[in-house]
Amino acid sequence: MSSLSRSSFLGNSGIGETFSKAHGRPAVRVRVVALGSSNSHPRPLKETKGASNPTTTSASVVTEVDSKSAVAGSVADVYGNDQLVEETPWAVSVASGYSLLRDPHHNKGLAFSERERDAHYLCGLLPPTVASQDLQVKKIMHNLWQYQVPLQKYMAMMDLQETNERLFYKLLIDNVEELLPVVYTPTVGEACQKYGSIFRRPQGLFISLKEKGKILEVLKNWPQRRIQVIVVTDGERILGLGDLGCQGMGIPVGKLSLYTALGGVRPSACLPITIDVGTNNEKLLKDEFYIGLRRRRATGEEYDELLDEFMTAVKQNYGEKVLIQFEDFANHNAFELLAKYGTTHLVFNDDIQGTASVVLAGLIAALKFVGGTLADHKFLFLGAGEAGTGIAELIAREMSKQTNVPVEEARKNIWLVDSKGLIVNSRKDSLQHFKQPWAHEHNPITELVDAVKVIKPTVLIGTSGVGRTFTKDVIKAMASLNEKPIIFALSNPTSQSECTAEEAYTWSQGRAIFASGSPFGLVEYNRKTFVPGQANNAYIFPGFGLGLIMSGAIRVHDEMLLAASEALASQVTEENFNRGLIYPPFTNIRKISAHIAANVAAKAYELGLATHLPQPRDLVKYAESCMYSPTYRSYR
Ligand SMILES: O=C([O-])CC(=O)C(=O)O
Ligand SMILES: [Mg+2]
Repeated sequence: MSSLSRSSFLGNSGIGETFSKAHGRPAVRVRVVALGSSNSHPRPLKETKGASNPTTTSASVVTEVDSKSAVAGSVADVYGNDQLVEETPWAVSVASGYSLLRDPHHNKGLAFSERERDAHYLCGLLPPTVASQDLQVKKIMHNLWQYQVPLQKYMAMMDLQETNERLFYKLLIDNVEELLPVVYTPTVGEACQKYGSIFRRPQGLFISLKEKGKILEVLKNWPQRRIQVIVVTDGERILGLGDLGCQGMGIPVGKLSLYTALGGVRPSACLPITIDVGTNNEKLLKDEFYIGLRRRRATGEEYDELLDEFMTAVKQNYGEKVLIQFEDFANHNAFELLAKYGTTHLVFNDDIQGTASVVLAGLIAALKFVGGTLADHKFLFLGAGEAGTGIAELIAREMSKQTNVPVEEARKNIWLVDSKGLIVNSRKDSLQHFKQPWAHEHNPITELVDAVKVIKPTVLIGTSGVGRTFTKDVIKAMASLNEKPIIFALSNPTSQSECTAEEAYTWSQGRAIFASGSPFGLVEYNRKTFVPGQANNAYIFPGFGLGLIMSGAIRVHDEMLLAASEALASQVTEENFNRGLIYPPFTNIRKISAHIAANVAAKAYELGLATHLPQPRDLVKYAESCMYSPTYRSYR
């Protein structure tokens, strides 16, 4: 067997078709690339058959191996496989032997079979036992339970992602309810706060002001070429924790793990990016372990130019159909970036649009318990930033769609309170533009509790980023006005939640319909068990992104957000409702994501924004067929 053929992994699904078998061994398609070429002008790749190179680490061969490239359905380019040319300036090689065990994309640890160990120079490098992937999952769960501190679990999970990617995803998918709070909110918040200290290996691209003028080259340094989703932050508003600068990287990394685990987008198509323009966090600037630029944030032209170069480079490098998800930007930049690039790029702001979509879905479901239509309800928000105004606008649009009243009219049922009090007409001139549509005629009110008493909302939504602001008085006021007050405390992580689940149920005598952004456990009150909902955009963005990718959408449209909400709400079963749930459990999230993806894709086709033609007949089945599976592949 040629050594190179030993170093290629031919899966048992799809990709085997790309290769032919010769003499009982795989003939490997190999691309030869010249090393040492400059970043900006990689020499062209040449295709050859067979080749030789022993255990490759920095060898000059590129083996064309990709996961699950053949998917059912008639639509081409699901995974961007029609982008043929690899353009990384350096060679990618698939290793065998010692290097194989250190390659997170292909390592299987003890799960390598005897045959694989023999064929891939692994004999002696592993202890004799061969373990199944299921046993590996069981063992790691067992290990994770030994850790008392959530951050230790987080670090163990990150280590696993860095050593055995498929096992990481199998673990996460099989134990999603238990592990979501570890890789995602609330623990990811703490991880970002301490990122400098726990940092071991970079997990995404860092683009700082130092890279100005060469962002395209930086993108080319990333090993994967066929990127489908980028989650990007500038770290200025990490969850409700504020400016964490470069340490915000934990967020894109966490979000993209969910893209794969919850939405089935393959990991190699996901690219986490942090844009470092400095930080105004004095504590970090003084922290000797801080990993970012030690300067105050760039603003104005300097900021805009860097972002513009970034957006242009992304499109140039990855094409029109790469999804760019903006995450945890501060309000002033978030709205502007979305407006500026919404017409030229496939962009989605998770905090404005994803959160809106998940909350609308929860409200649609909650109305089953409370009765009435959206238009019969009155909404009061604490917090008028990205999430608050984003949710408010989507509710107004859905209301307008349902009742045929103009959206301006629908907005009148929705009131917002910010740090200065109720948003009213007399404040209009001093309001940021995204708050202005919510300025209604009313006397000024400064305190939330007074606003509740006067406005008399049926739904109270917290998006302030400030913890414990739904006080006992506020919840009691809601409960005295409504038989079943709807109370959503959406700020993340748990420390910033406007109230706890227990407070919401206790102070409303068990009458609240409650959901929060970060997870809370079951609450016992008056011998009854309450299951708080988790109104987190994690329900939406993975399926939403998959829907965009599988339809080849080139722009995001608000109608797609409504389509995602409706799909999510429709996944709440009668059985869920009987248990008091307004969101389906995360256990079924892949099925839910497939439905969301299908509805979003259907909307993209309907709006003429889809480019993958013809439209598959059964979009749900098609979405499922596109999903990445973390099961190990057999290596011949
Ligand atoms: O990350 C989360 O849990 C939800 C979110 O987008 C945020 O709070 O910014
Ligand atoms: Mg966010």
